[in-house]
Amino acid sequence: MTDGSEFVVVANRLPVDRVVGADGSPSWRRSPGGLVSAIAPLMRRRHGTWIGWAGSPDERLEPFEEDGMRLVPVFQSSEDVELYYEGFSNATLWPLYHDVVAPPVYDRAMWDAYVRVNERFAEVAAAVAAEGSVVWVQDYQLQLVPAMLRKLRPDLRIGFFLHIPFPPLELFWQMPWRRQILEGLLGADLVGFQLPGAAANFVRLCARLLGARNTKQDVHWDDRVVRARAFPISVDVEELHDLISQPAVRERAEEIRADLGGGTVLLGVDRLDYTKGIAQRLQAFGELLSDGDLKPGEAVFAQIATPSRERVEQYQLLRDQIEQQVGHINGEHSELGTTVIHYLHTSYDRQELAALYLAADVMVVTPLRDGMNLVAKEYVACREDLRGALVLSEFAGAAAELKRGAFQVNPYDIDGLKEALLAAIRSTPAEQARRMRVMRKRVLEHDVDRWARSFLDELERPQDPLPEEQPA
Ligand SMILES: O=P(O)(O)OC[C@H]1O[C@H](O[C@H]2O[C@H](CO)[C@@H](O)[C@H](O)[C@H]2O)[C@H](O)[C@@H](O)[C@@H]1O
Ligand SMILES: O=c1ccn([C@@H]2O[C@H](COP(=O)(O)OP(=O)(O)O)[C@@H](O)[C@H]2O)c(=O)[nH]1
Repeated sequence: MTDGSEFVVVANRLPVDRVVGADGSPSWRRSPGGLVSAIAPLMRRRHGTWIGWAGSPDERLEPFEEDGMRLVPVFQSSEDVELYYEGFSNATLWPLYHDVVAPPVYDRAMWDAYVRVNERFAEVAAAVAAEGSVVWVQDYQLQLVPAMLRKLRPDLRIGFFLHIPFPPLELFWQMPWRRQILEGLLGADLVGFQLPGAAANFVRLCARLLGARNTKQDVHWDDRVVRARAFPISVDVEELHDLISQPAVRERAEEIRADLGGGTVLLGVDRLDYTKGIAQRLQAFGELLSDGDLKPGEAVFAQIATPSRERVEQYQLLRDQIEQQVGHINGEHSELGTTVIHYLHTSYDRQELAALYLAADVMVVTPLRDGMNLVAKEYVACREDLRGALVLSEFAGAAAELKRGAFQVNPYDIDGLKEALLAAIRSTPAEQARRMRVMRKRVLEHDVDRWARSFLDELERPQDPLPEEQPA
């Protein structure tokens, strides 16, 4: 047995990105995002190890220390990246788990690669985890790891968290390898989801597909009780507070507003993903201009579209579609010096994002389906001034917590979307403050640190005994 790490996180990606300095020398920088900032302090306290892919194919790297964390890179060949990451993870699981908003690809070579790469992650985790330690596996790319790891290391306490939605039985049933995926997840002691509905889908599927005994929140499997619970992820409120307190960020927000021409600023910040409902929000905005409800210059839309999964066909099609749509709306409605949509196909650092949140009068978040949507919560966390309005899709996980304060929309209902955009644009400071207060209370009380702690507390709670089987 190993004398390795007492706390291990296993995720597709390491929490660092490689950067090349001015002199050409490479170094590592912590990746942005709440997950990393939530887990990093825990990692340091518990002598943790993070296992993941370093981001470049065909490169074998030795374990290294960075930012107080021990990082263990997992190898991926170009073929693995193509079949496991771009293929089974992002062309099969991603669309299937997001309500089939794009058709999933079912390909046996992709599945084989998914099994192979999951095995590799499980082997690395088995080699680095100390006796009886806690291993926390993250997300849909690694659903087979819990069972593979349990087989190698039955002494471990294994948790799994799914960051994206978990589909209802009627959709999951399509999956040719449905049984293997459920059995993979059932290797965990605790399976965490963003919402209670997803946990219920999982429990129901285990009963129907595997014939597993269950209670409302537990599955009895392999002489163990596997808990299924919801833990809605959140944002690093303290980090965002520090960012918006920087004078440079505040000045930048003013500069952005001035550059955008002084009208009401609508903002979208998304990975360029077909689940995010970018086309629907732009259509609604374009129609408001065509109908004369908005005049060019009166309102301006800034859409940040972060490049994502660019070698997957659906993402290439989406980019063409959105760029054509932006060109069309701008061509129809912009005037010299007054562009109606500012479309930026790029990724920004935390400072610039915080400045954008401060500059936006209306934050537009309209996914067709989204596990949580941290952007919505980040906007709320940044608006300490109680100004600004959030237009939020009913199909974002965040809606469960923010619906009382947000202007809620069904993004498939373009008329409803237009009404919500207008209502948000025309909301008074008093209404904005009332709504923002409700949303801020929730986000501030349930930040990402609380999310990580509540998951780990539940994982480390002593195992429940299997209830006696009732005679038939
Ligand atoms: O790593 P990529 O392929 O570039 O994708 C980025 C991440 O996208 C997904 O995010 C999800 O997790 C968020 C935090 O829990 C949640 O707010 C959002 O709704 C989800 O879509 C994905 O789950 C991650 O694994 C990716 O790294
Ligand atoms: O240019 C950008 C755009 C987005 N983000 C961050 O990426 C995350 C996106 O998370 P979300 O849950 O909204 O969606 P996902 O992309 O994970 O599906 C948020 O923390 C954003 O602040 C970023 O750092 N730079």
